[in-house]
Amino acid sequence: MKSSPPSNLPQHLTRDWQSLWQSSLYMQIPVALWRLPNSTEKHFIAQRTGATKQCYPNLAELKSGFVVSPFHNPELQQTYFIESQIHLSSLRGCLQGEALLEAWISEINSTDTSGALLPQFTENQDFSNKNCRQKHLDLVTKGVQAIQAGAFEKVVLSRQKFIDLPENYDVLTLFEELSQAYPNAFISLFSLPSVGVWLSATPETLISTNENTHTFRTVALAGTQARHDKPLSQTSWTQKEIEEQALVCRYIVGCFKKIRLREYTETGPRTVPAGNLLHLRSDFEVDMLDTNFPTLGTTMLELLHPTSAVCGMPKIPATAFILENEGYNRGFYSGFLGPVNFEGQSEIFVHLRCMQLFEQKAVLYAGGGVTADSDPEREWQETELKCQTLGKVIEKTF
Ligand SMILES: C=C(O[C@H]1C=CC=C(C(=O)O)[C@@H]1O)C(=O)O
Repeated sequence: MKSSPPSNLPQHLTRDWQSLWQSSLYMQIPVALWRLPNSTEKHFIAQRTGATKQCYPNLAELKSGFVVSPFHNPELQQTYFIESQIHLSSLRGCLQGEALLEAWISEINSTDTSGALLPQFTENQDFSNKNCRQKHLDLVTKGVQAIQAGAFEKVVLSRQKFIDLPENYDVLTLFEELSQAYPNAFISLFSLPSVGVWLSATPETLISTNENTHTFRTVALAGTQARHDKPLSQTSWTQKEIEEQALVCRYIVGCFKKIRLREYTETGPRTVPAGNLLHLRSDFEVDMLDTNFPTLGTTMLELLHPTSAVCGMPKIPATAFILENEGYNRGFYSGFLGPVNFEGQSEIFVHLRCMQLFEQKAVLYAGGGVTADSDPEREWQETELKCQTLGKVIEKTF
């Protein structure tokens, strides 16, 4: 990706972001790139000094940076924080850390980073999609049986999909292509040394807070179908999908109740596009000043994650079922991530439609909400459709 020349920097700092990205892999520097929904501005931050922290994401205390959480993160203590020591904007140039940036660039000029490598794939030696379908059908069947036996009402069950990529494929080109293909998604790429490199185009806000307007927002997203050409208002949803999404709303309202927050607005559900898919979405908004709840962002982050859109209802038995039965580690899929404390705003998203990147390979992740009426074959098809959000862009790019 080529950034626009920063207006306030000398020419030698206007080189494209490619060399910074390449060097961050080579020099093990934590970095994050993102583009917010419906925005054209891209951001690049790097933490040039100090170890990456794992900490409780208290928005009132954190500096500007990027949080990344795995799915399984009891009490949120395992959340990674990439501190913004250097901040570049594709539209506004270097917003922070000019001296650090200059020093980094002179280091790049004197280092050969051409051998910079993405992590090697080692976790699963045979890297194959063999038996994937059958395994997912069995998993969903087991989930439906557990629901029918009364263990829980809903569980979100997921899988991985392995994809081969060309040698030395360009990660930033993929980031750019995703940004163009999905204007209303949150596009992000992060690299945490010895943890991994992940790229995603997620449609789901987890929490959004704005200190300037005192607003807190969250959404309930669920129900999936392939996108059609008709007007969105002509979309029909099955009873199963309507109930699935209503459960996510109920979960959010339950979180508000736990903290005795009654003044919120709820709009929807309405049909929203998400790349090649359509979902049902309800929007919730709270005025943090009127409700005298300045720390609502952190409180709700802790209460909401993992929401019923990625875990299930009730949360505890659904989590236990996922951890016992999915048969793989979700890692950062269905965790949360996003920029915090930039110009008074924090925008944290549920990490969906994501993939982990390796040398010549990617691992895609997708899941779906399972209820008493779920049909295993349809659930499998739904995960295939969800993988297509990234899959289509990969095919087009390489
Ligand atoms: C769990 C995923 O999607 C969630 C968000 C929207 C719709 C969903 C569904 O229809 O099941 C899921 O709850 C995923 O994309 O992997």
